[in-house]
Formats: sequence, C-alpha cells, structure tokens
Amino acid sequence: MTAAETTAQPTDAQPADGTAPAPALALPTIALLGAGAMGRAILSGLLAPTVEVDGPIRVTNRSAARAAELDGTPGVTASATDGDPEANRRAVAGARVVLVAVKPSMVVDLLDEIADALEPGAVVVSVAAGVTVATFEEHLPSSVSVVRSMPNTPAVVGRAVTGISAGTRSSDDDLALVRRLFETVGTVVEVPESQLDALSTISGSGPAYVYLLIESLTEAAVQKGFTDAQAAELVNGTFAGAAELLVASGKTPTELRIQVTSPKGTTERAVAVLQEAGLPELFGRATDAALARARELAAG
Ligand SMILES: NC(=O)C1=CN([C@@H]2O[C@H](COP(=O)(O)OP(=O)(O)OC[C@H]3O[C@@H](n4cnc5c(N)ncnc54)[C@H](O)[C@@H]3O)[C@@H](O)[C@H]2O)C=CC1
Ligand SMILES: O=C(O)[C@@H]1CCC=N1
Repeated sequence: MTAAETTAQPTDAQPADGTAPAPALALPTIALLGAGAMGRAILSGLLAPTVEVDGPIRVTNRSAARAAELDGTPGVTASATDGDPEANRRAVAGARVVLVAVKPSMVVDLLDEIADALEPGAVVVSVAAGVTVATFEEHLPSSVSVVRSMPNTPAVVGRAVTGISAGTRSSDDDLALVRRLFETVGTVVEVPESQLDALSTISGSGPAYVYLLIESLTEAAVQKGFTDAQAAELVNGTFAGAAELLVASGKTPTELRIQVTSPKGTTERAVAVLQEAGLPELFGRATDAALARARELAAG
C-alpha cells in the first residue's frame, strides 16, 4: 500500500496492548493545507497517542471526498476547498503552525489566498520541493516566519527522515517547534536552505529509488520461475532484513556487502555486473537530474 492509499491513522508508536500512553509531546494549533500523500503521512504522526495537539488539526484538501473521509478522524476537522473559497483562510485563522503540503506549482496561489488570514507569529512550514524560502517570504506578511522542510513517505510508519531549514525570519524557537513536529514521524536533520534541494534528491526521493530496486529484483525473480507471491516474499524480506541488519549491526554497507560476497563465489559475479553497468554513477546522474528539476520548480 502506498502512502497515497493510506488513511491517516496513529503510527506504530501506539503500544501493542492498546493502552494509551501519557502524551509526551504538546504541539500548538496546526493547520494542514493539502491532504495528499505527504500531508496525510505527516498527519499520521501528529495523531500518534504520544502527541497532544492544541485543538483539532485543521485539514483542508481540494476534493470533498478526501475531506469527508478525514473529517471522521478523531482529532481532525477537515474541509474541502472545492466550492468553498474560504476553507483555507478559516483553517489558518488562529493557527500557530501552518503546514503547506500542496504541489509546488500551487504554492504561490495558496499563499496569496491565505496571507492576510494568518495569525501574526504563525510559522508557515513548507514541504514543497524546490519552492524557496524567498518565494514564501515574498508572498507572506513579515509578521509570520517560514521554515522549509523535506520529509519522506516512511513518515506513515514513523520512520521519515526530514530535512528542515530556517527562513530569514524564523527564530530558534520556531525551528525547534518544527523539529518537534517532524520528530513525530521520524528523525530530523537541520541543514542550510542551500542544501535542502540536494537533501531532497537523496532522502525525499530516496524511497522511490529503493522501490525501483525492489521492483527490478522482483522482476528478475519472476523471470527465474518464482510466482509473484514467492518473488515478493524473497525480495521484500531481503530488503527489509538487509536494512534492519545495517541499522542493528552498526557496520557500514560496504562491510556488510563484503560479508555476502564470498571470494570467487556467486555474488561476486552479480555485483561485478552491476558495477560494470555503472550503478554507482547512475545514482549520481539520477540525483543530479532531481536537483535540476528542483531548480526548475524554484523558478516557477
Ligand atoms: N510525495 C512525497 O514523497 C513527497 C512530497 N513532498 C511535497 O509534498 C507536496 C505534496 O505532494 P504530494 O502529497 O505527493 O501530492 P498530492 O497530489 O498527493 O497532494 C496534494 C494535495 O493537495 C490538495 N490541494 C491542492 N490544492 C489545494 C488547495 N488550494 N488547498 C488545499 N489543498 C489543496 C490536493 O487535493 C491533494 O490532495 C509537494 O509540494 C511535494 O513536493 C515532499 C516530500 C516528499
Ligand atoms: O517527487 C517530488 O517532487 C517530491 C519531492 C521529493 C519526493 N517527492
């Protein structure tokens, strides 16, 4: 199931026995504009039982169907913007944090729509790829601050890696607040804005690269005669196990690859094919292409 297909729900931070732990983290009033794949992934972290948000999270989305689905979620009020031109303005009025999670091409129109409804002192948090702090600040009053972020979809299971960058008007407290917010869905790395697009090409897009590798190896398994179900079990299990071993062992990926690669054995032949085909360089080119696209998005 992709993040886009999930509905917002508490992350696996919830204890298995169903008992509610004491809220460990208090967050102020939040508006979330755009409940697509990323917006809902973040929402799932904010709805964890360990998080206490001041008042319901005000969510908006273009389609009425998605808004209606989310409106039934405890801790959320959701409105559709289709047919209700005031929905975003109502959502941001009085909110201390405003998360902007619409497509990059829609950001500027959205900012112009909400600018004079924002609470002075609000922190506007962007997750939009490419769109710069300067663009945000240009379209918003000087009484609000901007923080740019780049999360990734493992937020749905509380395992996001999120980059955050301060805007020119954001205080240390604003940045700390945004860090706490994203820590509800995983880990947070603070970088200067000049590095955020590069970070996006690695961790923002990274889950897609991993899934493409999984798809490719699965195809090879099916070509070798395994059923789809067997291929998925072999490949998904191998990726999950390898990633867990990487984290648990504290070893580098190179050390772990060498462990698998018996001298003159079978893996050595396979790895040689991948290296001769230029797999490492391909990732350099792929991330360069993503970076170029981020710059196009920044230009509008
Ligand atoms: N999908 C991903 O892995 C990541 C996405 N992002 C960023 O997150 C943002 C959203 O991306 P996705 O969730 O993938 O796109 P999406 O298309 O799944 O979601 C965008 C949502 O915004 C809603 N929307 C459109 N106009 C609106 C408006 N005026 N007011 C309120 N809601 C509105 C749409 O109905 C839609 O549900 C983008 O800016 C993207 O760059 C950032 C990191 C990772
Ligand atoms: O593909 C995109 O533009 C967004 C940003 C990083 C991941 N998804």
